Amino acid sequence: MSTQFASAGSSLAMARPGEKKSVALIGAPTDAGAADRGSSMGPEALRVAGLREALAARGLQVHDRGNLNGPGNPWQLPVEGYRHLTEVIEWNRLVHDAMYAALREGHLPILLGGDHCLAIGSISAVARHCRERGKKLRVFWLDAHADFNTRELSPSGNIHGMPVACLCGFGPAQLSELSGQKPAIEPSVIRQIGIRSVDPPEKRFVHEQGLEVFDMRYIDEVGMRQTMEQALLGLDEDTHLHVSFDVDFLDPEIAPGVGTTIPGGPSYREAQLCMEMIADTGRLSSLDVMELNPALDVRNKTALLAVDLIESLFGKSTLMRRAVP
Ligand SMILES: NC(=[NH2+])NCCC[C@H](N)C(=O)O
Ligand SMILES: [Mn+2]
Ligand SMILES: [Mn+2]
Repeated sequence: MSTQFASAGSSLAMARPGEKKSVALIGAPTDAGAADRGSSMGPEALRVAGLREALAARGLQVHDRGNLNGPGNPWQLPVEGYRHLTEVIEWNRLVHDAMYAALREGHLPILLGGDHCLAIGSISAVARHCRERGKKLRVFWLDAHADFNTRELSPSGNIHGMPVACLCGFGPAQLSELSGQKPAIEPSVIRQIGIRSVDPPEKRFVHEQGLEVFDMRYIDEVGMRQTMEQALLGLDEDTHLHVSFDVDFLDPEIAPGVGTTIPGGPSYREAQLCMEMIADTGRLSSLDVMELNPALDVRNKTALLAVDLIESLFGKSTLMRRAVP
């Protein structure tokens, strides 16, 4: 694949020449879908780590929309296989509406989670937007987990382990039909990267549905560069690229501030390359930053790292780049 490098910050999707690309920050402070409390503090930790300033320094116009206001976490045990289903539905409705509105207004929306169950609302909104605009969609799911459980398969009942399945039409109607179309997306639009923890029944379902998964074994064998080249294959000017970044994608040695840490994740350099290669496509059009849990972090270092990686995702590079053959 011929790799084209963008000069810093010039080629974000939808930016017209001479126009500042605008980004909308949408905070969704809930941990209702998670196993641990605390990711509800994620949006503020990202702000404290300087997300707005970092994006502004990339030449973007930043609109911080503040936080959505949804129900509290009742902290109850699963009922009929789902934990906090009512709250998760309500939060996802709010997220869907906010993401959809931001896209319609021409912003590149960044969802600040919150736990990963919220990707249901976010990605259904993105999918709806793409359908209406006749755009192709590609979803990059950067995560230690496949998040492809259903009520029947889940070991926990936690809905943050189920968003990909819900989006593909396997889940309660109020979640899987959020944007009026079931399924919201086909498995073929998804590329999962960094995966290293999949529950045994979930594993069978991943294979059955034909998800394209670049697990850690694959990254170990071919390296991050070839992995990303594979995952980016087929992207063109008509593609809306959505990145769903679960911070537990990163190795817990560098990113301890998440609830479900799994050792053996991408290193700092590998994660940087992953983000840089996405930036180089110029197709990034929406983003989720999920599962950051300040209650488990050390001096906000995971939030600072996330901001650093987001800068790379938006085109920050050490030098002006020329293509490497
Ligand atoms: N977004 C996440 N952190 N997901 C973790 C899921 C863990 C486990 N597979 C479960 O279903 O409970
Ligand atoms: Mn995860
Ligand atoms: Mn996840």
